[in-house]
Amino acid sequence: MAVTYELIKEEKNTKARLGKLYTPHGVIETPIFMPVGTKATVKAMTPEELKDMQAQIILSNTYHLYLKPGHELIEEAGGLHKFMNWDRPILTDSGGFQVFSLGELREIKEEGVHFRSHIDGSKHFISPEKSIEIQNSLGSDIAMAFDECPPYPASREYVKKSLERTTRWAKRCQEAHKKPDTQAIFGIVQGGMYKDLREQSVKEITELDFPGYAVGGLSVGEPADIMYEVLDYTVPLLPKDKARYLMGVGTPDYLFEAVIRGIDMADCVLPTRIARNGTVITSRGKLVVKNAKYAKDFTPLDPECDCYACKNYTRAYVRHLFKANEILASRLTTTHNLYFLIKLMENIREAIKEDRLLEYREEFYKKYGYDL
Ligand SMILES: CNc1nc2c(CCNCC3CCCCC3)c3nc(N)[nH]c(=O)c3cc2[nH]1
Ligand SMILES: [Zn+2]
Repeated sequence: MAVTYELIKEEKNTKARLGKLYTPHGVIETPIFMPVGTKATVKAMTPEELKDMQAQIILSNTYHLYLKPGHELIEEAGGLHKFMNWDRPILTDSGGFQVFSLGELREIKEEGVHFRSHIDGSKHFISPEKSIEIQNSLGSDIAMAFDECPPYPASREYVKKSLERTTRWAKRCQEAHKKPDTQAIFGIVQGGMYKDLREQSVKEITELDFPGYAVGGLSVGEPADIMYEVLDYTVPLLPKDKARYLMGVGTPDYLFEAVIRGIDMADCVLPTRIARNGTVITSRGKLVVKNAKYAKDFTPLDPECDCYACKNYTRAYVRHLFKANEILASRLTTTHNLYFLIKLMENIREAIKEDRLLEYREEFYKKYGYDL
């Protein structure tokens, strides 16, 4: 088995758990937040800087890398780890979600998906087999099954038809898998916001016996309480001895609420994306450092943070860099935002160890400004 999950401890008062995910490129302690590196780079960060901030695993993307530079080139380079000089675990998404959200999609057929590239409008076709072939070439440790993430809202019949096709696609992904000993495929559960359809998707996908499972189809614009409700009844149906990955989630509140409901892994482009437009996540809420009010603020981005950016620079300086359109601006805010979330997950793992996750959440929310 390329990837195995070890359940270490269940938290006493919630469904949170501590675990270890063993992969060909190293062991990952869960719960974990995974920085996103869409085009074979976590934007503005070097692999050394990511290691310094204790990043354990990063994400990359089938859709983007297939279009540019092409998965064949990356395979010739010796695979994605070698190409981007990252020797720790990599998880690649299967491209379905990005085709639906980025490409000028427009034909979803049983065979696969016809779309136009968002780069140059050229015509392309991705099938479950093609997605697995690309991920095999990239050589990621965890490859996601090719799925359809239904839009939100979507009718029951659309979601039912879609989840049943996603199940057939998941089977085809397993059949197309060439490297079962060095790369694991994680299945993706769909079913929209419908309890019975989520149950059906869990049943069909877990019957295929994957080494790990993702809860897909969420964080697609639905209200937070709907997402939490779907997690409440979906996560407990997943096998306890396998990792659970909630796709596309990554603000502090979502991370807390997902972990409390039994999620082990999460990814989100937001922390790095908002960093590039000057918004940082601090222990007292979000802060837009470009605002004029920080022009003469000679304190750190977050006084309670010990990341490289907070230890060496002030809000006034980072604001100046943004106003001067300096590259260092994004590097410092990205460093801080990633460090903040990675540290948050470390604190959450500590809290699970000591059975005080709910108290930690309370403490965090009070300072951050969330109302519980
Ligand atoms: C933001 N919300 C959200 N994201 C979802 C994603 C994408 C998760 N992030 C992957 C990274 C994106 C940037 C490039 C690197 C990979 C989803 N992916 C899949 N396959 N299926 C979902 O239902 C699915 C559902 C998602 N919901
Ligand atoms: Zn910091």
